[in-house]
Amino acid sequence: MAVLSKPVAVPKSGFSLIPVIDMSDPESKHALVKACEDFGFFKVINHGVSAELVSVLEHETVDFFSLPKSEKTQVAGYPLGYGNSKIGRNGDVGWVEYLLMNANLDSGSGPLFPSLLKSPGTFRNALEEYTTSVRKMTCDVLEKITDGLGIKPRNTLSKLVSDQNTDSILRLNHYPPCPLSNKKTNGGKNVIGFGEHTDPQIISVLRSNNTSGLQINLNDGSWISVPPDHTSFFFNVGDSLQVMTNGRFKSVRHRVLANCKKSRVSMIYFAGPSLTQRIAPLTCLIDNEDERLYEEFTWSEYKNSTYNSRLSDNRLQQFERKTKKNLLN
Ligand SMILES: C=C1C[C@]23C[C@@]1(O)CC[C@H]2[C@@]12CC[C@H](O)[C@@](C)(C(=O)O1)[C@H]2[C@@H]3C(=O)O
Ligand SMILES: O=C(O)CCC(=O)C(=O)O
Ligand SMILES: [Fe+2]
Repeated sequence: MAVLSKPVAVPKSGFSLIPVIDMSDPESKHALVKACEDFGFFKVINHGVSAELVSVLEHETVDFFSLPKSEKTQVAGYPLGYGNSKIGRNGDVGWVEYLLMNANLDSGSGPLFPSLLKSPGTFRNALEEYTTSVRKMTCDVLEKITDGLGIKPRNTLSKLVSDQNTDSILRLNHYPPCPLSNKKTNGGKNVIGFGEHTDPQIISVLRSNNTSGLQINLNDGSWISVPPDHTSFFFNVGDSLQVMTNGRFKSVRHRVLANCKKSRVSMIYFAGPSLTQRIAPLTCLIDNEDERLYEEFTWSEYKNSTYNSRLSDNRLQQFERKTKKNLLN
């Protein structure tokens, strides 16, 4: 791995701050809405995704990243496929290698892998079963959020990510140990694994092994470390959901720091809508037109502009309306 990005200081721990949502609690819809408003980030427990399924996919993922580089680069590609150090095509770099795949209902996740793996069938099955189960949990979460917001019908948000034509992605990330990170030789500074950004989709669902590294940005601009928990899922609000809730929910800025001793493996499901889906503040959440903070766009328009931007860019800015509230911020 050839790249070191700019060093960053070690922040305070976010142990007690991160909201925990118990999916078995019928009242959790209120806590969910509050978490989306206050942080745009929360941890989900009692989620119903089988630990066995997650463990199989983690093993398959570790096996994939353990392959010789020459084999992994056979499935290199953009925007989907294997990548190493370079993130996107606009100059971002990180201490990470990854595999990006289509996670749509009818995609089958298949074409990238077959010849590469000792047991390609096992990897593909694990990907398909994992995606199906995580999509179901995502819909449950989105339906609780819709209930908590008092929106009807309950599937107003969940249908956006469960239609046949949705544009969802599954990302497997591997952050190898980075000997320089947090070392005296590096001034005690950490090395960036994945630079700060917001996710453009509706909602993202992250599961990692027990290696730390993920941080979220608070409203006051400080960074807090998210204690890893391999038994839970972490959700973050994406830009599209921020727009649909007219800025009530925050699309959280986050990043990953490399660990000096342990490797981190994460799998993230980015729940996106169909390319033609119009993204605009939901009319039931605004009282009059003047309150509308964003211009309408389609997911396809937003996706194109995202892929032409740098990781840390504020991609929503160009769609902000010139309202009093926006001009004051
Ligand atoms: C630098 C980039 C990588 C990214 C596309 C972009 O041009 C800006 C957004 C990035 C991001 C962040 C969230 C997801 O990891 C991702 C797949 C996405 O949809 O937007 C990545 C893109 C990527 O890695 O290709
Ligand atoms: O790998 C992680 O833990 C988070 C990565 C991330 O934020 C992303 O891939 O968008
Ligand atoms: Fe992200």
